[in-house]
Amino acid sequence: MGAVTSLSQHSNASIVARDLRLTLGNGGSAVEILKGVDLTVPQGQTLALLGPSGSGKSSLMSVLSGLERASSGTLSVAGEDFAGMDEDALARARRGRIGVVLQAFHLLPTMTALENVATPLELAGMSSARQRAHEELAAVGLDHRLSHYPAQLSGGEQQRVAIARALAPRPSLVFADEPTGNLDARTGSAIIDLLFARREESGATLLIITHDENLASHCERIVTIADGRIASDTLPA
Ligand SMILES: Nc1ncnc2c1ncn2[C@@H]1O[C@H](COP(=O)(O)OP(=O)(O)OP(=O)(O)O)[C@@H](O)[C@H]1O
Repeated sequence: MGAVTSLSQHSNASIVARDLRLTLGNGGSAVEILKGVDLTVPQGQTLALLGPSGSGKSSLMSVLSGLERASSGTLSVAGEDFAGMDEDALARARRGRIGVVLQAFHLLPTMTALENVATPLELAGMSSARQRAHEELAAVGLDHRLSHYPAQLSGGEQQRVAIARALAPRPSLVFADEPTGNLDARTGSAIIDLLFARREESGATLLIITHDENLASHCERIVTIADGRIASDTLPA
């Protein structure tokens, strides 16, 4: 059976990965980071990715979100054959389908909150980008901070802007890499509630990397990575 046939059998799957491998570096300095990952994620599932430091969680997220190309294996994301694409095609396929929230917010310091959310929408050709950005910022409780620059916002507010930016194109998949890692416990907990509430409204698949068991317990499924492989995969009651 060919890879395309087997991928198409999971028509409601958001992610279908088979024997994914990632090797970085060349020759003697090559390091195998992902060592054969098989993972199927249904559309709309919330999944926590746990595992020790250096086990490959961020690398797996980079491959699944199309930021990095796998060295081998098959990968279908939101119905697109990511493994067969070059980097330009991957960038196009990601646009509008995939939202990413990172630990270090990555807002552009010279743009206001509104511009940080609106600019990617404008670049994608949306005519009502500023209106959509305003709505998304209102949905994360920041309609009174539209013209503030990142440096004028608290860490929790900056992460709210980053969540608004990730969700504004209405992606079918959202990836979050330690989204509360730079926040104090109380702010982090508010951000998690917000992220899950916004995901609930959108029905997007959510894959979240965390060291926080409490955060993981918000998810329907918990996958543990160890040494570049899936070590456990559970659906807690
Ligand atoms: N560009 C690179 N070249 C070589 N090795 C790399 C590269 N990037 C990451 N690695 C290695 O790959 C392994 C997995 O890294 P990764 O960041 O995916 O782990 P992680 O589980 O997300 O860790 P953490 O929880 O500390 O963020 C690590 O051993 C890391 O040193």
